[in-house]
Amino acid sequence: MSATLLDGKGLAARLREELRGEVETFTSQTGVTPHLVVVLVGEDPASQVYVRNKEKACVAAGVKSTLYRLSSETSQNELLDLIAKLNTDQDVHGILVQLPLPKQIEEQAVLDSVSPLKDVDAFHPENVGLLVQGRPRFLPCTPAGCMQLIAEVCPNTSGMHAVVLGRSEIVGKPMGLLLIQRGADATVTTCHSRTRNLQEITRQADILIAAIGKANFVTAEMVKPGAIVIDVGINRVDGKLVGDVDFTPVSQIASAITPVPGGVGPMTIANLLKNALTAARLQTFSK
Ligand SMILES: NC(=O)C1=CN([C@@H]2O[C@H](COP(=O)(O)OP(=O)(O)OC[C@H]3O[C@@H](n4cnc5c(N)ncnc54)[C@H](OP(=O)(O)O)[C@@H]3O)[C@@H](O)[C@H]2O)C=CC1
Ligand SMILES: Nc1nc(=O)c2c([nH]1)NC[C@@H]1CN(c3ccc(C(=O)N[C@@H](CCC(=O)O)C(=O)O)cc3)C=[N+]21
Ligand SMILES: [Mg+2]
Repeated sequence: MSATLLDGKGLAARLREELRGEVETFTSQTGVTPHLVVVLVGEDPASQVYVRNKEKACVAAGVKSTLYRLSSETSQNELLDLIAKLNTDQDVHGILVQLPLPKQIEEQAVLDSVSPLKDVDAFHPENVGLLVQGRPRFLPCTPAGCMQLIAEVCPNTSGMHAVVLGRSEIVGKPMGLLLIQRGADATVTTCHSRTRNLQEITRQADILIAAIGKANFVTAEMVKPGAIVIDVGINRVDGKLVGDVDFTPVSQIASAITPVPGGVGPMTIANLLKNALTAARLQTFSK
């Protein structure tokens, strides 16, 4: 078997185009241009890529974007002060603090400090809570992108067994939540570094989502024939970008698979823009 390639780059471009129209309508009706602020502390290379792609996408969609580039020496209080200022700035609708943060900064304290109405990553406990309860304010960007990619080949996931590799707050956990939502109705198994007999579990997956951060971790033996394989991983090997899935052999077994690059990454950005518009709407229509 040879898998269908799930073209995230193409799908994301269509979503961004759709969004461009929505932003245009919103701006012409309200006079408000959605404004996303990204805060990058230090020089994490993966974040650099993300920030670059995001800026281009914002401009094309009619979303204003501002980047605050802070030195890796920035203190937690300096960062909290900046966020406090952005929280009350009427001209700013969305705030994204790039992760990871340098060691001297406590990530949770910073994420908790972002106004929940401006929290385009959906990291704030209030937004996580709303998602857990099935009434999300913002959809988590990367997991939402994975759902959209799955829908391309599998519009009905009811009763399917989805196995998520990884339990991070940014990908693994919210991914499981979206998959078990009413409407998606998958049966979810979440795996992590302490999971026993991993291969036995992954081989049961109708949908396998890899979000581990280890190049080529998912091998063909771990995949059930015909499975849908979503590769969230972004790893650099010899200067080249690769996912968590050993792409060539797995693509011979899966029914559908996302490439890296060109799969989940562009979808994350499209959903971020969507959340920036949602944030602008929330702040414009609640005043
Ligand atoms: N394409 C995109 O848009 C995005 C891509 N990414 C990429 O996705 C990957 C994952 O990111 P993120 O979730 O932030 O990573 P984290 O490092 O926060 O989480 C990795 C998860 O994988 C688990 N894990 C590690 N080793 C194993 C193993 N041998 N077997 C089973 N589980 C294991 C960890 O388990 P434990 O909890 O026990 O430590 C952890 O839950 C990275 O490559 C990242 O760059 C991230 C965000 C967006
Ligand atoms: N607060 C926060 N929110 C995030 O969503 C977040 C973060 N921090 N920290 C870093 C990770 C990683 N991430 C990526 C998103 C898109 C691409 C992306 O656009 N990838 C493209 C292009 C890659 C390239 O050209 O090099 C692709 O896969 O095709 C990559 C990585 C978001 N993250
Ligand atoms: Mg830290």
